[in-house]
Amino acid sequence: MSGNLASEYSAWKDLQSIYDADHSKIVLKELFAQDPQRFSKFSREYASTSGPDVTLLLDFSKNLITEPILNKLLALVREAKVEEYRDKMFAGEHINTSEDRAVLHVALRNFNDFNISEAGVDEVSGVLNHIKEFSDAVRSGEWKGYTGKTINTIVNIGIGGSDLGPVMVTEALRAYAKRDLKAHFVSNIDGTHIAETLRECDPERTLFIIASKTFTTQETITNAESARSWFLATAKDKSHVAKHFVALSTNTKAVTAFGISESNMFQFWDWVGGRYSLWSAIGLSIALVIGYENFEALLKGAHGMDKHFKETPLENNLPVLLAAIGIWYNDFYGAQTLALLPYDQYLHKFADYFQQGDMESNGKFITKNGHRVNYQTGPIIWGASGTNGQHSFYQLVHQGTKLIPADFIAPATTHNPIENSKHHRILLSNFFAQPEALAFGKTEEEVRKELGAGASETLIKSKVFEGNRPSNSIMFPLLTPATLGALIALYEHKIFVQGVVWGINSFDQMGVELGKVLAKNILAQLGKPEDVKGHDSSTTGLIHYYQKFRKE
Ligand SMILES: O=P(O)(O)OC[C@H]1O[C@@H](O)[C@@H](O)[C@@H](O)[C@@H]1O
Repeated sequence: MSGNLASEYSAWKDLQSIYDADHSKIVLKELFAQDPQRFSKFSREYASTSGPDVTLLLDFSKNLITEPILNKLLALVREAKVEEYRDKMFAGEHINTSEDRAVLHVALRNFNDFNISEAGVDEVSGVLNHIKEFSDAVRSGEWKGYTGKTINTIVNIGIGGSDLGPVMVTEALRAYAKRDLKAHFVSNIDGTHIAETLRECDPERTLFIIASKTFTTQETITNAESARSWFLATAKDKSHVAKHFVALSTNTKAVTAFGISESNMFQFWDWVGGRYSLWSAIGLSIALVIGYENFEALLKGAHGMDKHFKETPLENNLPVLLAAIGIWYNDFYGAQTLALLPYDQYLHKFADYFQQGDMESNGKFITKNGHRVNYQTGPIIWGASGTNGQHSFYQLVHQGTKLIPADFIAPATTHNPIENSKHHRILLSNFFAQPEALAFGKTEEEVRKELGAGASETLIKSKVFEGNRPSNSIMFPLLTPATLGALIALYEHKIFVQGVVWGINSFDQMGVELGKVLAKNILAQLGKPEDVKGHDSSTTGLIHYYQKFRKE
């Protein structure tokens, strides 16, 4: 069962032997030269079989793999019983064992296709209707503020999973946005975040969306209370809160205690993990910005990928392939990170989003059975949109001493074909060129030839690109809501597959708790130097330094 140490699987041991014996012989330049069919063998096209049309191309040919290696990686996936665990997830079994919960973000975008029985699943369509009615009313101007004016600004107050998804998606689908409805996202407890945001808001025309699964998160509740005070400073009467504050939560009691009525609450369930919640009521701000129909298309696009993940044999299963290749680098090559590099300005928050998605899911050293792993688990996720990254950190990716696997992502066409798509052609030429340069580099002979006789040896050496640096390339026709849904679900399921292979619980987040508890304790000691107790000298020294400047 999952929870076993991955290193005990026979496929893992075989992969280690293959790596030890062969990895220095795996040279992309040679692999491509030997096999003209390499691209067709190591790429797959996904086409949705339900919902809106979505197609995606995954080219994984520029990876340090051969057919026997890929087969062995897939054997590992099989040996770890990923298919069994996938089916358990879709069936609503409580695979989040530490919290005894089902993991059913797939139920949020199911539209009665798969049969899933778990308390709350039959309420999903009701909440979607609520989102539809409410977002339609706000967008059409039917919903009025307390002075009878329409809403022109929304402020989503949430953090982590209650922020990053809506931020990323509303940015990604800005081409579909209602331009006269401004959207702000406040997450940080730093008062600067809410203060700067409120400066741009009119209390008569602003709707606050308090997004918190637990409705106990310190940052969110503090920001929400400050927003309410700011609002009441103008509106005066508490009954006006109902027109300007709604809540997205699983915690009805805390929501009503805050002063938001149940009718202004959008419900979700404990089987929706925070970092998998943009498909739930947490997506209300998305529906408000791009309209309910587009939000539904996002969900349906994700459902298409769910179906693909559930029904496609491993060798053609995109999330499985991405996961398997990631394991090869993470666990055998010792790569520490994965760069997500979308060549699409709209996707500029994509890496930020999957920083939580991947690192909070798979940043664990204890297996589900309580063993400490003796191998690497989740990679560090980072990245930026192309071509900006090229002018900052790509130097290290090309010529640094680290192996940095990267996923390049790009749409074939743009929503902004200005100058006859000249910009887009230049963007894509970079998207094609970078993986090529990483894979094939430039040899000393090539540099020598290029520089001509008399060039200094040092200059020649500095211009050599070793190449053999791996990447995946993902392309799709256009970044539509449905395509984005499929793309996000692709990565979600990739994370799932890796978590099962590593034997960890991808769906709890115990590691974020300690800091929260310590901060609460310290908050109570900030008043006077003599109250600062029980810390190491560094922490005590830092707090004492702060207390010298404390004004209030
Ligand atoms: O949505 P709430 O409950 O406010 O949580 C917000 C975030 O809190 C963090 O500490 C983590 O637990 C995240 O997974 C979560 O997304």
